[in-house]
Amino acid sequence: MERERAVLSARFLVKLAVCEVTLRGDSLTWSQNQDPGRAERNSVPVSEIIAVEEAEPDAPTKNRGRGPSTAPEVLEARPSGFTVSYVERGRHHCWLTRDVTFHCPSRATCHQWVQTIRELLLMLTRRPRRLLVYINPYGGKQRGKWIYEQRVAPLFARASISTHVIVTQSENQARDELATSRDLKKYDGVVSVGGDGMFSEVVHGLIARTQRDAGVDQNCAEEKLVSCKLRVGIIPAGSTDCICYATVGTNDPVTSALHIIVGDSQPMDICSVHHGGKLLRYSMSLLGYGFYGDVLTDSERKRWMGPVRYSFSGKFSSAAEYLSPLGHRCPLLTLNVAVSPGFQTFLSHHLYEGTISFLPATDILGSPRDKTRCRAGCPVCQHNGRLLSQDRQVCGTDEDVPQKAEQEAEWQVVHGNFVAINAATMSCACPRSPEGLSPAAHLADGTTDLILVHNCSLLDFLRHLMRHTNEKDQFDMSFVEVHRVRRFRFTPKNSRGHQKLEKKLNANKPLEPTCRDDHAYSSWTCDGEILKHVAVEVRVHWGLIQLFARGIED
Ligand SMILES: Nc1ncnc2c1ncn2[C@@H]1O[C@H](COP(=O)(O)OP(=O)(O)OP(=O)(O)O)[C@@H](O)[C@H]1O
Repeated sequence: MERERAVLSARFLVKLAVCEVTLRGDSLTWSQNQDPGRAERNSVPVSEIIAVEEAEPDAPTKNRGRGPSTAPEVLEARPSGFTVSYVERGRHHCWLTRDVTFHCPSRATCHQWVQTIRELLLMLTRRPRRLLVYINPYGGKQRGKWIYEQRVAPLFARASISTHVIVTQSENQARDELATSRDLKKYDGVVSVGGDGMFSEVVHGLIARTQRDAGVDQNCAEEKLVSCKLRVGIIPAGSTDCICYATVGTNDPVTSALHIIVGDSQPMDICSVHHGGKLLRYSMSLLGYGFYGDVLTDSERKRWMGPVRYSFSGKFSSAAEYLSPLGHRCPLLTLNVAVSPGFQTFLSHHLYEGTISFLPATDILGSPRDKTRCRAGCPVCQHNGRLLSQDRQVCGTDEDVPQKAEQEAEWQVVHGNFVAINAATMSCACPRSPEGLSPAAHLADGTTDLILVHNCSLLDFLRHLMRHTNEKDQFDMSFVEVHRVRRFRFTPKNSRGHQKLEKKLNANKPLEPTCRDDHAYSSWTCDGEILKHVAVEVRVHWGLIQLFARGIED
């Protein structure tokens, strides 16, 4: 590839060393020029420059007896300067900001460099200039507002991003405002400050708004949904921040803010969940029936306890979080779970009979038992995404796409007694289960990994759960099957019994144990929310939303 031609080149003082500095269209480089053979060369892509400012002339350094004072001629030689703030990679996928100041005698030269760098930054059209920010003040440890104001807002200000900040007053405020009232045209993105629940709220609002504007009926399971144009940023400030972790590689507000500033884009698949011609919810990470649904139901009964309930009952909005204490080496944590109702759910080991039919994704790269992982610039997502977009071009209308895919792959049907049925649309990795529930799942390949855990002994199920916290293949067990699918449907065994249960669920009553006296039915958990119906129809929508993220960097 031809190297970008130098835009500017000059000598500057960096700290006390004379450096040769070159600005190209795509990079800023500087190196000490005394010994060119051994010179240390620093290079920053222009796309990772956060801001550039003219620097105040340095105040003379006072010698406090620790080393030599700065020579007066050096001070004289650097009356002007400019500071470039840029992204630096830290450990464990964390991004930091780093400043470098360039000094030179000529103020005009500094001014010219600042203007040129700013012009290059303005040419980066993927960068957001105006953001709508929703803060959940009650998420996690109730530090969302503090995290935003202290750690994120100063970075946005430095990057010249203007914001409209709303601290929510009630649940679903963000969802409802986005879906109906707010004028969204003036924004380049929406930022959710909170946990996975808050993010889900924002996404539900955006998807509903986009479909409404496009005249698409969300309640029709056969409709092809229109992708949301506005990107979504996540500033992690909840008790569970699994989506942030799975798309950035860490739960760090500064890292997430920097991904927003540089204008990263990561498409994300979303599942729609329907019942009887009505949309129930969208799922971003995990849909679970059986074990996970039961654990969540336990947790919901303890909602009054606040975040404490997570460690108490072992419920985490990503089920993968739940698994960790089981496999955790810390005896205290194991004890914690051992006495918790979450563990009681595990011990009760219910089986749920039903029929699952699914449409396997046969025409794609990748399978759930691959050793490859979805990472930044993932070739599997790119390849499968290209296939899906070609399909769309070949077909006359969007509605033809699913029909075409369905002609090529046949529906499969499995009837059985299940301990758990899970659909992981992303790996569901989290700090305590770094590989996640489905380690090889992709963020944007248009599929979800359907994991069926059949009847097995309690010990075998424990072995399966433990494998989520280590390197062993959790699917390499005779009672576990896994399929990469585009759609699936679930029907519980006895429709009369399940209608009775759904009546109770729809009455908005908490699930009482009596509802499940015979334990014939569980309930679905959709990214941490309990669904009101047991018979569901699920469909993956490829890249329905775009995040300010780039996937986990290798
Ligand atoms: N002002 C508010 N008051 C009450 N609830 C709110 C408010 N703003 C948002 N919420 C709701 O709070 C729920 C939890 O928020 P969030 O995901 O930020 O935190 P969390 O501690 O990770 O939550 P969860 O309990 O779901 O694990 C979300 O479902 C969101 O809809």
